[in-house]
Amino acid sequence: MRIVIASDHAAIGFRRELADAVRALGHDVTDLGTNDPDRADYPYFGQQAAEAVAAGRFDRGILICGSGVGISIAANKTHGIRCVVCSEPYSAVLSRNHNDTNMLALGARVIGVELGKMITAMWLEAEFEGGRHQRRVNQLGAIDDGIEVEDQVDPGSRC
Ligand SMILES: O=C(CO)[C@H](O)[C@H](O)[C@H](O)COP(=O)(O)O
Repeated sequence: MRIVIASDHAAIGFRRELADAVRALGHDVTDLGTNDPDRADYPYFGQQAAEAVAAGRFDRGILICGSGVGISIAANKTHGIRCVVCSEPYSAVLSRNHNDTNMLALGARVIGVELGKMITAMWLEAEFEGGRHQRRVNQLGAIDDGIEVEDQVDPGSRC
């Protein structure tokens, strides 16, 4: 897959090591930086990467900041982006299976890079399951479009 990766100053070494690991998995990785160790503002890097994914120039995006939170918030403001921030593989995989996430955010001050590589590899492998989840992802898109989502249930599908 074509992958874009970006971070703020808090994750430069983490990002470079993760980018190499993703390349070793056979993906085509474009690194948007930052490469400046001075403090950088995460909204710029989150927006640059998110807009590139939303425009179709990349299949997926990976973002890293200190906690993963700020840069994921920035990415999720772009139309069509579903970015998950996580610190363990279960949420990362479920975010693909159920939410069709197209961006992953990690916190370099939260997890070690080896765990980051594991989470990323599992997120890249996991497939979207569609079905009832497609309806919900469509509803997320409707929210993006400013449309009010209706409360819906699957009759007879009580769990
Ligand atoms: O956005 C964040 C918090 O949600 C990131 O962790 C940033 O990397 C962090 O805020 C940067 O902090 P710093 O004190 O400027 O290094």
